[in-house]
Amino acid sequence: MAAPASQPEHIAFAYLAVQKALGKGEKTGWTIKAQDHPLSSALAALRVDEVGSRYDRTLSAVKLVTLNNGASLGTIGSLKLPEVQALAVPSSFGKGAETVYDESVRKGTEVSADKLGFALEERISGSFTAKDIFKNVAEAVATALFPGQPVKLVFYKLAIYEPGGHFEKHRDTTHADSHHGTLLIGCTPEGATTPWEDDDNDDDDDDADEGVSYAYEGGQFSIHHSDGTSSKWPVRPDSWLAFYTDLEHSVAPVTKGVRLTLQFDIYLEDDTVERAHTVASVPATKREAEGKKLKNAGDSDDDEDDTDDEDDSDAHDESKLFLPPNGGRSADEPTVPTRIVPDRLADFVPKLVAFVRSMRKAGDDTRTKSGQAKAKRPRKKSNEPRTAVFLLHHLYRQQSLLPEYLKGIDKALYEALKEADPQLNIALHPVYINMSGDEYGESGEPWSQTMILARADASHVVKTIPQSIVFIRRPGVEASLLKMQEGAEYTGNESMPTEYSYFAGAMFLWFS
Ligand SMILES: O=C(O)CCC(=O)C(=O)O
Ligand SMILES: [Fe+2]
Repeated sequence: MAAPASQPEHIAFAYLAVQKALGKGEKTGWTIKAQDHPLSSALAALRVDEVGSRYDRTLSAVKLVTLNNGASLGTIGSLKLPEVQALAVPSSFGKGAETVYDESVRKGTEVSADKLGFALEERISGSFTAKDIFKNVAEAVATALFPGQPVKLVFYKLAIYEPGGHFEKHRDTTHADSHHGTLLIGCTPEGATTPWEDDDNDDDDDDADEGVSYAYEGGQFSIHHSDGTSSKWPVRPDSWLAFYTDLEHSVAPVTKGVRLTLQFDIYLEDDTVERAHTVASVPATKREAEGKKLKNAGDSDDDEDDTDDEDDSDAHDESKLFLPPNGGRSADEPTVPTRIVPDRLADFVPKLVAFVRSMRKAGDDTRTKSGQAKAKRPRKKSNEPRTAVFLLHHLYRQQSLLPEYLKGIDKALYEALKEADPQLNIALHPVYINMSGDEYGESGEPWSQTMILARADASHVVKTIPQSIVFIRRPGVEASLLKMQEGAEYTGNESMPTEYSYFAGAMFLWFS
């Protein structure tokens, strides 16, 4: 199916057009009932961390070089600014189906990965090379955000923000179906002082005081969570910061100096797929520790730390320290959700499975009755719901909506459901939530909605799902989704054509 070529509107409209074209007789969606399902609030309460960050002082020493002649550009902790600036071009971004340049949304320049790279094989300390350091980062990224999944770090660009430079709230453009995260490492220009070098108890605040000349001021990096909260994170040369690509984030205007950031794409794939500019690749690991964690529900929060310790190299002791959310800033800043809530998950999953099973029973009973009555009157199709559905927490490309690419709480939930009952059917499909009738109820909350399969083969797929459905609402996710569907959204460097756009995903559950 072709995207409406020059239309900046959300591509969901393309699907709505297709739905119409398919004819009114074809059912490709479901009405969502206004009232909350009893399991809704427990579902909404399930959260895991969406951002990972860790100190790794060895990063500062990694050397950068130009790719055309291997000339030195200094290190992450001491970058040759004029040489780097000479390679930079203005940064574009995506607006719906278009790639645009607009300084009101994004003002900055960048050096792409085909001009600049790392001296990966060069020794940094002892026998350690940059390659080893990036490998440690990849392992730690897997532990923090993609447990059990293979992780590949691919250098994408170096971004430069000078005074006035900024990037409004956006999600990152994905570059492949397997691309699910972004990793950032800040750079310091040669000779510059950074706020965190100045004070061990630094608060990542950019206020210049005591006459210190910092590399830059302003430029605060924020993550905007789907529940409306946001968290502030330091981007610096002695730590890395990673997050899921569909998480909205922004860079506040730089007020002074130059802010430099290395950006890497995180792919969930191993060495069998080759990619230019790969700096590290680690294979999938067993998820035993994670499984244990779910079973020991509610035991203690220490489980998580144990897992981290196992995964860390002894040579990088300081990398065991997680940066506190908000860079240790004031208590009134909202904090990001903590890693996993195994007790909540372990409590929720059996309830959900029991609910889906109870629907099957009810459906069976009705069918038996109508079967017995068959001789007397025409067989009535059961209207009893058989399938439970809920929206995934994260957004996915249509082709990415596969078990191996699920992220965060979506992945944890999927695996816990699989484990809870192997007989349970689980289907994942991209969907579009369509407002129908009055868009907003009295409370201002959208309530009159239809969920439509956002697939070219929707009318075929819908037949594979037992009718009818019970929609378990996730109000926060729905609200942020509807907001996103209202108009063109901004994405990283490029536009995302129809087939690569972010879509809501829904998980359908039923027993055969
Ligand atoms: O420079 C940063 O800290 C992040 C910039 C960003 O979000 C992007 O370029 O997509
Ligand atoms: Fe970004």
